[in-house]
Amino acid sequence: MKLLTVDEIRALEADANAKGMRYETMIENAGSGLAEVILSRYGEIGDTAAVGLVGSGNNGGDALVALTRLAEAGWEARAYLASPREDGDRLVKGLLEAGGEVVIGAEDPRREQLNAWLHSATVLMDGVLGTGIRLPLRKEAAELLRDVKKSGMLPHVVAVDCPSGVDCASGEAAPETLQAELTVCMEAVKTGLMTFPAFELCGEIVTVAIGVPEDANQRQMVIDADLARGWLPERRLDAHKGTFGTAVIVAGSVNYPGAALLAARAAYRIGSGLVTCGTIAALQRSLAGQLPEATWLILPEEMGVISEDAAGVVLQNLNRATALLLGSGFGQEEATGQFLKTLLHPASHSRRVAIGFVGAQGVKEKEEMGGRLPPLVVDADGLKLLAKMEDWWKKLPANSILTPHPGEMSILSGLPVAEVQKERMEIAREMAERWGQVVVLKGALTVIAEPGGRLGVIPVASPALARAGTGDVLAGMITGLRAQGVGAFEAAAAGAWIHAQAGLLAAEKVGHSASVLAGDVVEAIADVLSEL
Ligand SMILES: NC(=O)C1=CN([C@@H]2O[C@H](COP(=O)(O)OP(=O)(O)OC[C@H]3O[C@@H](n4cnc5c(N)ncnc54)[C@H](O)[C@@H]3O)[C@@H](O)[C@H]2O)[C@@H](O)CC1
Ligand SMILES: [K+]
Repeated sequence: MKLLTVDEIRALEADANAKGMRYETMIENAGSGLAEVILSRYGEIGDTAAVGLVGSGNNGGDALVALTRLAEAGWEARAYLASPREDGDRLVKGLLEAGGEVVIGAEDPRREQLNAWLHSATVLMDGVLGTGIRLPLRKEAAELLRDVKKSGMLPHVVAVDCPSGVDCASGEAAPETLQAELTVCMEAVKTGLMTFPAFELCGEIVTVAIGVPEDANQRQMVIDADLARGWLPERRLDAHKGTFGTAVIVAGSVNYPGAALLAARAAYRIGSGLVTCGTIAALQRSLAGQLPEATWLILPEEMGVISEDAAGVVLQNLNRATALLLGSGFGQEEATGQFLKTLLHPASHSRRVAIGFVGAQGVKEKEEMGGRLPPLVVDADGLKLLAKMEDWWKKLPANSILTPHPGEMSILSGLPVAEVQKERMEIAREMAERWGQVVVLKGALTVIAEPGGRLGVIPVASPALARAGTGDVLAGMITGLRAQGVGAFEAAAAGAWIHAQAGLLAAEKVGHSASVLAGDVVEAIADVLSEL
C-alpha cells in the first residue's frame, strides 16, 4: 500500500486536478471504492443498512458517494450530517434520488433518529473529518462523536480515510475519536496513521484508488502481503540446495546460548538452502543436536565469548556464503569487539590474524577477499560493538542491513530514545542515508529504510513480539532471505512483514500474546508462507 504525507496527497490531488482529473471525479472514485469494500466485507451478513456520519468537507463527500452506491445496491443508506452542507449539495441530492435518507444533526438534538438508525445498522461509516482537520475538535463534531460512543453497542465501524478526530499528519487523536474496525484510506495510507495513537484507532487498514496517475517514483509504502509475496524468491521445481544459498550465522556466547539456534532455525524456515552456524565450541556441543540440519563452524573463544582470532576462521569459511549475520547473542566483551573489527577491516590487522588462529593460507584467502564480505546483516550486540568503532559505517560493505531496536538506534545515532521513537520514519530514513546502509528500526510499527530510497512500515504492533529472542528470529529470517539472493531492502521488508505476521499467528495458536516464545514465532513462519 502507498504511504504518503498529508501534504504529498494534497499535492498529488492538486496536480491530477490541474491535469484534468477533477476533484469531483476523485471523490466519486473514493466513495465508490469505499462502497465496494463495504459490500464485499459486510454484504453477506443479513440486514444491510448503513449509517454515515457526514462532515461538511470532502471526507463527508466520500461518505455520501459511498452511501449512494450502497442505496443503489439495495441497502438502507442513511446520512447523518454533522454540520449542514451547502444548499443544494449535489452529493446529498444524489443520495436522496437513490432512495437514501438524510438527517441534519442540529435537527435531532436528542439524537433519537441517530440512535434508532444505529440500532438497526450493519455498518457505521465515519466520514466526519479526514485530512482537513486541525485539532482540537470543534464542539459540534466532538459532541456528535461522543454521543455516538455513548449510544452503546455500535455496528461495524468503517472509517473513511481515517477515524474522524485523528490528525493524519501527526498521528494525534482527539479523545472523542471512534475506534474503527476497518479504515479505508483514499489512494494512500497517510503517514500519521502509522504512528500512535492513530494506528490503534484504525483497526485493519486498506486503500482504494481514487484515479490519480501512478507515480513511478512512489517510494514510501506500508508493507502488505502483496509486496512481501512479490519479493520472495521463486522456488523452482528443478532447484537444488545451492539455489537457495548459504546463510552463515555468526552468533552467541555462553550467556546467550539460544540466539544462534533461533536465528539459524529462522533462516532455514524462510527457505535458505544451507545454514552454517559459527559459534563457540561449548554452544555447538549443546545446540547441534537441536538443529541437525545445520553445519557448524567452531570459533575461537575467550572466556565464553567469540574472540578476535575467530575473524580469520570466519573469513576462511565464507567462500560459499551468500549472506552473513553478525551480532545476535554476542555479548559486549572487548574480545568480540576486536573480532568484529578484524573481520570488517582485516587489512589493518593482517599480522594479528596471521599469527593468530589461522595459518598462512587463511591470510591469503582473507586478503583475496579484500573485505569482500557476503551481504551482511548486523544485529543486537553486534550493533553496540560497532558503535564503539570510529566511523563504523564506513567499515561495512554498502547496503548491509542493520536491525536496531530503539535503544540500539540511540547508541548508534547518538540521539535519545524518546527522539528516535517520536520520529521513527524520519530518523530511520536519515540514518540509512548517513550510513549508506539499510536500517530496520524495530519495535511496534517497524520501519525499513534504504539509503536515499524506499521506506516501508510494517503495519503491526503486537505484544507477542515484545519478547526476548524474537529479534534473533527476525535477524535470521532477513539473513535467510538475503542468502537466497533477495535484495537488501526487499529482504529486510519481507522478513519483517513475515516475522510480524508470524508473531500474530503464534499468539493465536498459543492462545495468548503473553505466552508466545520466540520459538513459537519461528514455528509460525511456515504458516505465514503457506498463506501468502
Ligand atoms: N481533495 C480531494 O480531491 C479528495 C479528498 N478526499 C477526501 O477528502 C478529505 C479531505 O477533505 P477536506 O480537505 O475537505 O477536509 P475534511 O473533510 O477532512 O474536513 C474539512 C472540514 O472539517 C472542518 N474542520 C476542520 N478542523 C476541524 C475541527 N477541529 N473540528 C471540527 N471541524 C473541523 C472544516 O471546517 C471543514 O469543513 C480526505 O480525508 C478524503 O477523505 C478524497 O475523496 C479524495 C479526493
Ligand atoms: K473520517
